[in-house]
Amino acid sequence: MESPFTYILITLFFSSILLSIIFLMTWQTMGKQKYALMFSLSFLASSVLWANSLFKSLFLSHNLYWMIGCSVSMLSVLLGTWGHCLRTNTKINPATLLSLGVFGMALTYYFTYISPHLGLRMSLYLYIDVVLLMITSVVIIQHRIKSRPAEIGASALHFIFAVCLFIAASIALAQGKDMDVELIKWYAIVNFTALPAAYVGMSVFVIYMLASDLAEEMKLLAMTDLLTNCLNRRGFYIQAKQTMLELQKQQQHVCLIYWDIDKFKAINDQFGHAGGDQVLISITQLIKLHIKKDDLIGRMGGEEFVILVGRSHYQDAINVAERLRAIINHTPIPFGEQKINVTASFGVVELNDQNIPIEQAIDLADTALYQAKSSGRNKVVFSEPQSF
Ligand SMILES: Nc1nc2c(ncn2[C@@H]2O[C@H](COP(=O)(O)OP(=O)(O)OP(=O)(O)O)[C@@H](O)[C@H]2O)c(=O)[nH]1
Repeated sequence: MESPFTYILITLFFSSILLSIIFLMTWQTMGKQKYALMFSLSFLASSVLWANSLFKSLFLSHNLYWMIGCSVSMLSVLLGTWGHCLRTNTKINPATLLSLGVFGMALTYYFTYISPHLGLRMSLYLYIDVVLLMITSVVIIQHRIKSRPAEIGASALHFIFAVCLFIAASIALAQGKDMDVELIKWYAIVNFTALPAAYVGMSVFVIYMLASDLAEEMKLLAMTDLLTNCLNRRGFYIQAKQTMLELQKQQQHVCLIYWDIDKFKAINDQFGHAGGDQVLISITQLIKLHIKKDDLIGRMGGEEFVILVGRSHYQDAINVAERLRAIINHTPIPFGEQKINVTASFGVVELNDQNIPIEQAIDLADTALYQAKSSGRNKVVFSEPQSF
């Protein structure tokens, strides 16, 4: 009958192999994102770690077994940290991570071969793993202002895993130079109870986090117009409701601008559909350069667009449309060797103190736009207050 620890090691070995395969498949399905590959390699390194412990008795030299175990343990944590930095675009020099690993190995080598000290040999590399796991926990939670539940869980589990490792390392260190049977017993208990649970929990949360990344990407895709990269009609309605409330709460002056490229059919007829598409792309890029990052721009269909702006001063808010009209009027769009002159008409509704839903605001701005069109185009028309 094998020891229960052997069965735990076998379970951990197969779990790590499975996790490595899952992340490899994720890497394939998520457009070969480098971080998913890092996670796959990290779990592969873990499986080598568990296999190393399983076949411990086959090693002629215990020190060699120990050095291999420490290297793959640190490699696994290093790859995980690196992966999380890549996912969150956290600037970290891979050389810094690598030197931490080399430093840990050098210390372990020193206290294994040169000046044997059991406590230091067993604990120092684990303390470095703890530092790396803590860094990862912070990297995950700092990624965005409002973390998603999966990120909070993944960050918390990295922290818990780090705490478990810290406890194991401290028990190991407390032994001092030579083995203490009582402490080794406690070390094994932490190693084979709390650590596997935290390890599996951490892995599951990382999978959940990547699944939520994918769901978020799909949601964004369903709300985006692929030609111009603006929000589509559905996306604009969803986002605008939220943004309008936030801007009004901040006592900003909010304007809704409905605009439409003039005689777009004629542009298509003269320059072809590709020329028309180029105008749509270039005009929206131009507009984005001249509005604030937090202003919302959506494509309502064809050559019709809508912008929600919030400004601290009333005059600034209502000036936005006139400024954009003039910019479009004075910026010919390059198309191959040619230049396409474009104008646009604008309808504006000022939303302050008017508790009207976004759908109604769009209708009002559309009516003002219609007036701009019928009174000669290349104009801005404001919706009359009495129309509310
Ligand atoms: N190139 C291109 N054309 C599009 C796209 N979507 C709609 N259109 C064309 O846009 C044109 C819109 O024409 P109209 O609604 O008559 O408007 P207009 O010619 O701009 O005239 P006014 O709005 O009255 O100034 C149609 O010919 C559509 O085929 C698109 O994604 N790409």
